[in-house]
Amino acid sequence: MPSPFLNPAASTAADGLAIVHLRRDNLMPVILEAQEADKEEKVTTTRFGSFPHSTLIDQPWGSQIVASQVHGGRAKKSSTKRKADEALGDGGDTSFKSAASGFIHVLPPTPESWTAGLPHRTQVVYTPDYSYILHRLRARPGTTLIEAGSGSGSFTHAAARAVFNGYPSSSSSSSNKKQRRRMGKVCSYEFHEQRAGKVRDEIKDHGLEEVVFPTHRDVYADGFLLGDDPKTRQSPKATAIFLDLPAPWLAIKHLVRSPADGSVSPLDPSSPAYICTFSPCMEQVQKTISMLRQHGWLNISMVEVNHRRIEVRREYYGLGNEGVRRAIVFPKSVDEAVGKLRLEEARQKEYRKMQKGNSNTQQKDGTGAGAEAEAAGNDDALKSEVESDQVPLYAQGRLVHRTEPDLKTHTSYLVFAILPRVWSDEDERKCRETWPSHDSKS
Ligand SMILES: C[S@@+](CC[C@H](N)C(=O)[O-])C[C@H]1O[C@@H](n2cnc3c(N)ncnc32)[C@H](O)[C@@H]1O
Repeated sequence: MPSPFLNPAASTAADGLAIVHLRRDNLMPVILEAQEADKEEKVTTTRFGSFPHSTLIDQPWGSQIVASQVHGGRAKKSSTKRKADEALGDGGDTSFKSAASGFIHVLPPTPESWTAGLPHRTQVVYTPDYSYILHRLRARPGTTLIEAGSGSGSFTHAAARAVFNGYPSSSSSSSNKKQRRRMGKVCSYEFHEQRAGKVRDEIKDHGLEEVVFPTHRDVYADGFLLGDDPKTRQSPKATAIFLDLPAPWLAIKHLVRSPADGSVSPLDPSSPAYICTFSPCMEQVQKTISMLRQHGWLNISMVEVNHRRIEVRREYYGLGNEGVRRAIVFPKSVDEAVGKLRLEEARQKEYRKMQKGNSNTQQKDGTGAGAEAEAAGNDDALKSEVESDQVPLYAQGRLVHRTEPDLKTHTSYLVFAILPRVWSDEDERKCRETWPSHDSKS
C-alpha cells in the first residue's frame, strides 16, 4: 500500500488517515471510517462541532467542512463544504457562533502535520529542528539513516520521507533488486517496550514499513546492527545517524569503523558518516563531544536552532490635528480599532473647525486666502502622498517586528560531526585506475 506520507492521494478516503485542522497550532489525526450497515456512523467531535465521517470522506485535501447537527448518534448534515472565502477568520474559531456551525479543514498527512498533531509519548523533535538536522546529515533519497530512540516517531516520519527513493517498479525482478538497494532506510531503535511496539504499529498503519525498520533495543548495550540474534546481526551500512537519547555518549562506542568487540561496523565503509545528537543541556553536549573526539569523529560543531515566527509590518501613519504625520500603533482588538477611529474623526473635526476659524479671521484681515481649502485638503493630500509612494520609505512609518509566542519547539543543542571513511592503499590504487591517462607529450 503506498504510504499517504510519501505518495498522497488527491482526496480523503475511507480507512485513510486525515489530519483535522482546528486552528493553526491545533491539529488532530483521524482515521476516517466508512459507515457500516446497521451500525452508528462514526463521528469526530471537536470544540467546533461534530463531524460525521461521511462528511469527511472523498473530500479534496484542504476542504473546509462545516459541522453537522448530531442527534442521538444521527447526523443531520449541513452543507459539507464551504469555499475558503466564506470562512470567518482563522480555522474554526467561531466562538461567537453556535458549535454546530463551526468548521474544520481536512489536511493530508505529512511529517509536518503529523508532528503537530501526533499523540505524544515523549518529548518530540519539531519541524524547525528536524528539517535542519536532516539537511546537515545529508539525508537524501537512498540514504540509510540510524535513529535512536524512536520516542513518539516524530523524527522518524520526517526521516522516512527524506530517504524515500520511490517504490520499486514491478517490471523485472533484477531491476527490482537494484531499485530496492537504492530505496533508502530508517533503522529506528527504541528500548522502551510499549513505545517500540507503538512505533512499529504506526509505521505499519502509515504504510512506511518498506522504509522504516523499527527495532526494540537498548542501543547503549547492544548497538545498531540489524537482527535479533547477536551472532547473525548485519550491518545497516548507515551514512547518517541521529541520536535523541538521554546519554548519547554511551552509544558512540558502537559507531566506529572497527568495533572493539570484533563485530561488524554499522556504518557504510564506502562513505563518510554524519552524526547529530540532540541534548537539552551543555553537560550532555560536553560528554558527547569528548566521546566523539575519542572515537575519531571530526568537524565537531554545535548548533542551537532558535526558531521564531516573526511578524513584520509597517506602523500605520495617521494624520494629527497639528497637520504633522503621527504614528498610530496598530490596534490589538476591534474595540481598540473602533475607539482609535472615533478619536481620529473627532480630532479631524476639531482641526477643520480650528482651521476654518483661522481662515475667517485671516480673510477679514485680507491675509491667508485659500487657507480653508488647504486645510480641508490637507489630510487627503498627505494621505494620497503616503499611499502613492511619493513619501520616502523612512517617512512612511517605522518597520516593527514582533516574535510570535508559543511556537512549539523543544530547544536542544545539536552536536554535529563527521567520521571519514577509511582510505586504504587498495582504494587509492582503484581510484587511480579510473583516472584518465595524460600523455605528457600532448
Ligand atoms: C526524547 S525521546 C525521542 C523522541 C523522538 N526523537 C521523536 O521525535 O519523537 C527519547 C527516546 O529514547 C529512548 N531511549 C532511552 N534510552 C535508550 C536506549 N538506551 N536505547 C534505545 N532507546 C532509548 C526513550 O525510551 C525515549 O523514547
